[in-house]
Amino acid sequence: MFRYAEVLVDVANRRLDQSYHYSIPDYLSLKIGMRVLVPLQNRKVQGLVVNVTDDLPEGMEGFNLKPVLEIADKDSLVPQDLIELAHWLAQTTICSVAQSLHTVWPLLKGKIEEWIVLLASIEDSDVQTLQWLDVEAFRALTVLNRSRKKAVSLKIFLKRANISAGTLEKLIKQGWVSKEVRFVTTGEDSSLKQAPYGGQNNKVKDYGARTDRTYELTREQATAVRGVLTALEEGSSQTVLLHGVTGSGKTDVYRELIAQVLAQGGDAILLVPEISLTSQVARYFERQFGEQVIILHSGLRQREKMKAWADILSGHKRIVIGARSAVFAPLPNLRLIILDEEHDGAYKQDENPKYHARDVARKRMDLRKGVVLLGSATPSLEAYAAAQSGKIRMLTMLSRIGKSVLPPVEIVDMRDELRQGNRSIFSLPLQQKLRERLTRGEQSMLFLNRRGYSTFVVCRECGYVVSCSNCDIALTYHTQGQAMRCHYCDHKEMPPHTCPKCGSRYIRFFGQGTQRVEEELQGLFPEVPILRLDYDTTRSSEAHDTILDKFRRQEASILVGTQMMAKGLDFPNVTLVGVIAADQTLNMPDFRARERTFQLLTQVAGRAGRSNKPGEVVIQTYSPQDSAVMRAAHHDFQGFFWEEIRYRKERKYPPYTHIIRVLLLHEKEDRVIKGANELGAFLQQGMQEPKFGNTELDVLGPAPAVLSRLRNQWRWQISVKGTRQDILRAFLHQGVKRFFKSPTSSGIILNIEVDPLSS
Ligand SMILES: Nc1ncnc2c1ncn2[C@@H]1O[C@H](COP(=O)(O)OP(=O)(O)OP(=O)(O)O)[C@@H](O)[C@H]1O
Ligand SMILES: [Zn+2]
Ligand SMILES: [Zn+2]
Repeated sequence: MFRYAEVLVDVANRRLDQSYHYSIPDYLSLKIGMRVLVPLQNRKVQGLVVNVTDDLPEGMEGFNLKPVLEIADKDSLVPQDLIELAHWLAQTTICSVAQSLHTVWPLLKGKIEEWIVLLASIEDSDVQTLQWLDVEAFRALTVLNRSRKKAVSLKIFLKRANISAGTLEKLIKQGWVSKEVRFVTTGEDSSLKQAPYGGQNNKVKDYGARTDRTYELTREQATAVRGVLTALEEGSSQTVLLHGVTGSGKTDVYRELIAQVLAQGGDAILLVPEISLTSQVARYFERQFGEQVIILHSGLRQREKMKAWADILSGHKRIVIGARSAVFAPLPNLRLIILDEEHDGAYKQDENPKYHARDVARKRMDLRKGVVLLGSATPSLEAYAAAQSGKIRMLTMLSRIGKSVLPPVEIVDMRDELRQGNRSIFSLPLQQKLRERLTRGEQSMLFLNRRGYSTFVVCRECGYVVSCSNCDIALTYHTQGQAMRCHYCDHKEMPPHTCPKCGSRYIRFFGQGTQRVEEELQGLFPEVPILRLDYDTTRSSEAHDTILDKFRRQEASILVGTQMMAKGLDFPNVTLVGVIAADQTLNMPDFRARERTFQLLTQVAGRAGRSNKPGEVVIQTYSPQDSAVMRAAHHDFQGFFWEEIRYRKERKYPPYTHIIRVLLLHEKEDRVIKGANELGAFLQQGMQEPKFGNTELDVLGPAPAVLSRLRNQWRWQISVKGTRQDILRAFLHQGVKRFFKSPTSSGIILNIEVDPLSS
C-alpha cells in the first residue's frame, strides 16, 4: 500500500490547476487513474490520482498532509500511458494539465456527488417492520424504491422525500439506506442539441455503397503494405509516410494493414480530417471488419461516448475511425495509428490544448512502440522533409489504380477573360467544358475556397497582388480604416488607385461566396440540377452525407462546394473539376499559402477521372505563372517541395524554425493595443538577456490578427520565431510572466499557440 497520492485537482481556477499531495488513509486502496474527493482550501474538490508513492518529493518530507477523502471509482479509470500523454500534452501545447486531461479523457466532465442507496428490499419487508417507521421515513423509502436503480442523489432525495436530516440519519443507522460517493457525468443537457454531423449515433450506416471489393492489391499497394508491416515488426516506435497520388488506392492499403494488425492481436486507429468523412470511411471498413469498427468524434453525445469508451476498453471495438480527437481512443493494444490526408489543417485543434493529431499519434506510439502511418497525395512539408532527411521511412505509390490516370489540367488566365470582355465568374473554357459534360451525361465539381475570409487586393488586368515588403505575405484589406495591413509585422498601406505594376485602374478587393457561384451557374444552365456543399448547406446533421449521396446517385449534374469536397471523395462519374479562383488560397495572409494552394489544387484535381472515364481539370486564376499553381497543374509534388523548402529556409519559416504565436484579446481596442505593445516590449527586452542573447530569436509584431475583431473582442498578435522550441518556449514564458505582473495585462486574455498552422 502506498502512502501518498499526487492528485490533479479539477477546478476552473487556473492558478490551482496543478497537482497536490495527500496522504492515503489505510482504508482506501488507491490506484493511479482513479477519481477522488480531496480537501482544498476549506472545500471538497474532485481530482484524478496521477501518481502514488511511498515517499514525498524532496523538500516536502515531514509535511503534515491532509488525507484523501473518498474514492469515486472501483478501479483505475484512466490508463497510465494516457495520464503520461496528458502531461506531455500540457507541456508541449502550453496549457493546463487539467485541460489536457479532459481532452485525453473526455469523460472526466462531471462531479462527485453523495447518493442515497436503498439497501433493504421494501417489497419483502414485513408489514410489522414497516409500520414501525414513522410516516416521514416511510415516505422517504417509497421515493427511493420508485427510483429506477433504487438510488438518488442526496440533494434530490432530501428535496423529494421532504425529510429531515435526523430522519435520514436514522434510516442509515438502521441499515435501510446507505450514503455513497458517486461520479455523475455532466453534459447530458448539451446532448439535446443536435451535433453537427451524424451526432445522433456512431453506428456505421449503409448509404447504398459501391459494390464489394473483388480485387487483389496492386503491386504498389502490396509493397506499401509490406513496408509498414516491416516497421511494425521492428517493434520500435516509428513514423512512416505513405505518399500515394490521388486515386492510388491508399484506403485499401490501410484496410489490409489493419487486417494484419488485428490478426496479430493489435488494435488500430484510422483518422480522417473531418467528422463529415467518418461515416463514408467507416462504412467501407465495416464491410470487412463488421462490429469491431467504431466511429469516434467530438460530436458524439456524452452517453454515446461513455458507451464507446466502455466498448473500446473491453476489447469489443478494435478499430476506431474518427476525426482528430479519436487519436486519444483508449484501445488497450494499440499498435497502429493512421492519419489519412495527413497534410490537412483540420488535424490541428484551434482551442486549448492546441495540439496536432500527428504529434499526439507519434507520442502515443512512442509510449507503445507502435507505428504512425501518414498517408497523403500531398504530404505536409514537414513530413516530406522528415522523410527526405531519413528521419522517417517513406513509401510511394506513383500511379492510379487500373487504367485511370491523373487528369490533364488547364490553367485559365482570368486576366485574358477580362480582356475578351467576359466578366462572368466562369471563364469561356470552363463554360464550354461544363456544357460538354452535360451533353455526355457526366458530372462536374466546382470548387471555391471559403477559408480565405480575408480580402486581398488584386489587379484584374495584370494579376498583381499587393503584398508586404517585409514578410512577402499578401496584405489584407480592412474596411475599417480602409487600409491594407500585414498580419505579421503590422506594415500599413493605403490601397492603390491604380496598379503599381501596370497602371491599370481595375483594382479589385477579392472575395466570393459559393452561393453566388451557384446562382450564376444556375443562370447559365437554368434546367440543370445543381447541388451545393458548404458550411451553410451542411449545418444540419446528416446533410453532408445526404448531399453527397444524391450526387453519387447522379441526381445532380454539378456539385458546387468548398474544401469540404476536396478530400477523399471517390465519384466515378465525375470527369470535370473546375477551380473557380486559385487566388483565394494563394493570397491568404499566411506563409503556408503556397503549400495550401498546391495541396488543395492537387486534391481537388484528384477528384476527376477516377474510374475508366478520363477526367479534366480547369483552374481559373489571376496568377497563371505562380509556381504553386503550375506545379499542381503538372502533378509535380517533388518540384514543388524542393522549391518551397528552399523558400522557407531563406525566409526562416517552419520547418526551419518554430513559431509561437500569442493572441491578445480584449473588448476594448485601446486596451488590447496597449497590452500587445507592452508584451512586445517585454519580449524585446528579453532578447537582450545573456541567456537568450545569442540564440536566434525573432519577435514579429505586435499586429492585428487576421480576424481583428471576433465575438466582440479585439484581437492582436505577436509571433516569436526561433530554431529551438525549448528555448522559444522558455523565452515566451518569461515574457508572459512579466506581462501578467503588470497592471496593463488586467482583463486581457492570452491565447498561446505553438507552431500555428494559419495566421
Ligand atoms: N487493388 C485495387 N484494384 C482495383 N481497384 C482498387 C484497388 N485498390 C483500390 N481500388 C479502387 O480505387 C479507387 C481509389 O482508391 P482510394 O479512394 O483508396 O484512393 P486514394 O489513394 O485514397 O485517393 P485520394 O488520395 O484521392 O483519396 C477506389 O474506388 C478503390 O475502390
Ligand atoms: Zn496591374
Ligand atoms: Zn509584414
